[in-house]
Amino acid sequence: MFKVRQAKLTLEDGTVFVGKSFGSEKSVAGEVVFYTAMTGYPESLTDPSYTGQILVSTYPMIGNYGVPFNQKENGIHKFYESNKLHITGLIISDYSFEFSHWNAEKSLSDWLKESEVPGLFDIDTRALTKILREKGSMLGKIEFDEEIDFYDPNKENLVAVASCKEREVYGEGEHKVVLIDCGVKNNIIRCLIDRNATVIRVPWDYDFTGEEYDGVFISNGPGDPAMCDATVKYIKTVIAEEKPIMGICLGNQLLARAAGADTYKLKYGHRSHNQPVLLEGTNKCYITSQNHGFAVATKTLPADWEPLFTNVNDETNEGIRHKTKPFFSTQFHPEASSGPTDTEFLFDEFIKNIVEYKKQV
Ligand SMILES: NC(=O)CC[C@H](N)C(=O)O
Repeated sequence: MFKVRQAKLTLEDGTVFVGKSFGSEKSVAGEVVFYTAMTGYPESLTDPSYTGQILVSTYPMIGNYGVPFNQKENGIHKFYESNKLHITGLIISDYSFEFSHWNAEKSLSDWLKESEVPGLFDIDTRALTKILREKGSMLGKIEFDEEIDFYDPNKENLVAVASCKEREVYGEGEHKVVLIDCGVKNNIIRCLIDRNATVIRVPWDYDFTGEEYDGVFISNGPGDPAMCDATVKYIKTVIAEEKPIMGICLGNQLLARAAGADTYKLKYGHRSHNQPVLLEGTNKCYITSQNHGFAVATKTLPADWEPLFTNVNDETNEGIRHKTKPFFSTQFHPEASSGPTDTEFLFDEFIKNIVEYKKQV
């Protein structure tokens, strides 16, 4: 058992919650968002899209299955979605001091401490989530002894922080895919390698137009999509060349912006494993894994683009496609990790588009 120290979470509206520390004893500020997934904290905490965010878990007990081994396969971490924790802080109700799992290497508490990420437990996450649902995601800070200022991560280019710094290649498949890394989750790379792709991972603002490639994949990533004009510029080039494109989450937002549509901030976003999305023109509903705070304004899509999926709960955009060209993207995460894998077939659609494209050139 460790010595339990108190710390407070203060929201921008003045609300204060006092909790007990189980992570690093460091004061931090960021955007407070809630997620309702019941499992998958190692994946969520290492998802680069959470950069700058203090995460509130609505599922009450966290930590009971520890943290997996830090092993690599095909040059990427096998059980993590990137090579480090990206969240700014973690807020939970119950911390499980004991953990047990076949691949658990250490406790969540140790992982947070060594990663210098604070975590508070014994917080009424139900009351906190109600505030965030009512008023929307807001700025917040976790403070130990010293007082710190609020900080708005969405005013910064977080993609520049989360993206890789150098070009890197994974796999040896026959389809050459340029992966624009805006803060990519490893399972996107795994899903592409599993489908006979060579993945050429490049930084968010990298000029890849001189590369030999068959298609472009635009990854997920943190922050406001309006910060990524450098990426949008290169996506426009791929659109002009008519090479296959697939995007996920931030990738959906950036493809939409490259097409000429707008994006906007949602009140509290979608962060969960059970978001229902309807495939346009069908009665098919898929349950999806999501983590986003911004969305594409469907009505601003130009005439040659159309919505591909729509959220059944709030009718927001969940994907777009070009009416005649091989470009599509989803707001949800078909690669899951964590969450339901029901829409992984969309990676097959992307590869099919590449095969078709290669037949024509
Ligand atoms: N997972 C993501 O790619 C998130 C996209 C974007 N940062 C948003 O919050 O909407």
